[in-house]
Amino acid sequence: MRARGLSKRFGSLTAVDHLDLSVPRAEVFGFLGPNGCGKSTTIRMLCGLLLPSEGEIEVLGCQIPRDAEELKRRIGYMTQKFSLYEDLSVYENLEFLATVQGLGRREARQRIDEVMERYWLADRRTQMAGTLSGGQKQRLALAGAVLHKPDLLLLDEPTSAVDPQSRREFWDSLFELADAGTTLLVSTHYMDEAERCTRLGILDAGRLVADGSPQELMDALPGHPLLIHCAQPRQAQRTLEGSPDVLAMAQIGATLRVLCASADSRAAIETRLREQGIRADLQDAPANLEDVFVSVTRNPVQATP
Ligand SMILES: Nc1ncnc2c1ncn2[C@@H]1O[C@H](COP(=O)(O)OP(=O)(O)OP(=O)(O)O)[C@@H](O)[C@H]1O
Repeated sequence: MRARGLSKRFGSLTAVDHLDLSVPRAEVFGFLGPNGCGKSTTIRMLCGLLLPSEGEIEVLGCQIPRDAEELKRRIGYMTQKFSLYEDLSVYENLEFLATVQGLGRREARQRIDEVMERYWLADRRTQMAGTLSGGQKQRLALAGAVLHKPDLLLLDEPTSAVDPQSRREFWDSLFELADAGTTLLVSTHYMDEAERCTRLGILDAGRLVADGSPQELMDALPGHPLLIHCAQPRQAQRTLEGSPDVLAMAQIGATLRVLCASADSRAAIETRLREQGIRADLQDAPANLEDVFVSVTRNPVQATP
């Protein structure tokens, strides 16, 4: 999947701004970014569902939008919102999707049985989709998206209403598909999910601000994470607010996690806290993806590491 100079404008709003993206086959590519940064809009353009204002897209050898109809038969698309029929049963929903995908009757029956078995839906066959739990609905949506064995699966925040255990099971299913050669592009707000991707793209205000494997992005983190253990983390946070040595802060329980601007910032922070009478224990911490996210999305002109 390749996009060059991809832009989408809605009136005066530029939702996607000259995006270059390239995703090789069988990759699990994670798409991250703050709310409204243009992830869904990009995914919809890559699927051929939305016309770009500018730019070129090639997906599975198809030129988009020219070959959008051909592409639709080879991809699966799953949105964050449950988009199946609530008043049809599990089986009926899959039967309907099989018809839409153009599967013959015998093949449809066989594939429906296969996906119901694989996604633990066989005992829910006659249950109305609207009465399924959040996790079961997502499994049904995934089953429907892969009925026709697509080469590429695009998933837009597929686990937004799913508990942690079900999210793990869902991701196991995604890796199973990747092992079988399916390329996956998944947008998510969960850092534990982002960590599982083979590669990540982080969008901010419609622009790609970081692109690489989770480890590469953490290695290229411009700041230095620091843990501050003290009796008054809120007071410590107020003391450090606005300091040029601090890129970002977050209280985690009784600890303050600070993303420092440079390796030299630690001494300045220590001094500042001491001057305010705050006794604190400072400890360097390994970078995580949340640090990467916070540091690259706070400044839209940040260069790709
Ligand atoms: N059809 C539309 N008409 C006008 N504006 C739109 C349309 N679709 C999206 N937008 C705007 O484009 C911007 C990007 O939206 P998009 O849904 O792509 O963001 P997102 O990164 O997927 O957000 P989230 O993480 O909240 O799902 C937003 O400001 C949104 O309001």
